[in-house]
Amino acid sequence: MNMLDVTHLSISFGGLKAVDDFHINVKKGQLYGLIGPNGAGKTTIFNLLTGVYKPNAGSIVLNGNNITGKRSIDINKAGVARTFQNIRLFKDLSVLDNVKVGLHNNNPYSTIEGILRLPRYHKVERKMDERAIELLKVFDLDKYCHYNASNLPYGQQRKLEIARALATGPKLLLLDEPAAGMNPNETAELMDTIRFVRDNFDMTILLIEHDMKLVSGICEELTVLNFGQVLCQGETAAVLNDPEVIKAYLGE
Ligand SMILES: Nc1ncnc2c1ncn2[C@@H]1O[C@H](COP(=O)(O)OP(=O)(O)OP(=O)(O)O)[C@@H](O)[C@H]1O
Repeated sequence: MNMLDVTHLSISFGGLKAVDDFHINVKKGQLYGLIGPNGAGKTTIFNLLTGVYKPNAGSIVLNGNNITGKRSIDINKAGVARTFQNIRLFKDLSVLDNVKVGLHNNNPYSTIEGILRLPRYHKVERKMDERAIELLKVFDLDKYCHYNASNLPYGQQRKLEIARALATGPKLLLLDEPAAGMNPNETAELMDTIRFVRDNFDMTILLIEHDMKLVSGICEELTVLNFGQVLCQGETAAVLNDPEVIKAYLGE
């Protein structure tokens, strides 16, 4: 079974068909890239997959469950987590608490238990601290756990966003331009981290990226989007050598 099956997905804003009859099949455990020129509709597809927008047409099936048109919170509970092109951390919270916000998505204790600080609250909070530190270690961020998130360098904020997304326990992780603003060393490190997450968290990853080194280095399959439509789909090397893709995107 595939982790993600999307068919005939469309949305218009006024007269603009931002996404037009989009389709994709992402296998379980795959590292899949969504690429294309600026304004092609890539982030809009992430917004459709995560319930930020409701499609005008089409269906989105996650691991066999139809999640089309559901609310973001329910889609997250069904197993989809994402990061954003413009980092969206809780900047005034600590690095540790940013990850714990993700862990809280699983309703670890009732509101009453939280307000009254009942014994279960303390036990669960301790367990969440341990889990959050474990996740931060994956990204080499545990040593900064008490820093304010806004005080981390840009590249580390991006990693923290991935850690927070993982904390919600997803099956499918959507990364929107994870290497944006990173230098070549940080990007190379990020590639290793993304592979590590896929291999060790049993994760399926769909990512949007303009950095072709990252795309060709870690993505097994690609979909190229142009003016909201699928221009080309298939194995990475074949797609990157496709004359239409070179003309519409890579030759820019
Ligand atoms: N809420 C909205 N209202 C109106 N137009 C929108 C909205 N969201 C996106 N669009 C338009 O849809 C088109 C696709 O935008 P989108 O951000 O998905 O492109 P993109 O491929 O992610 O681009 P980039 O690589 O620059 O991030 C653009 O023309 C954009 O202006």
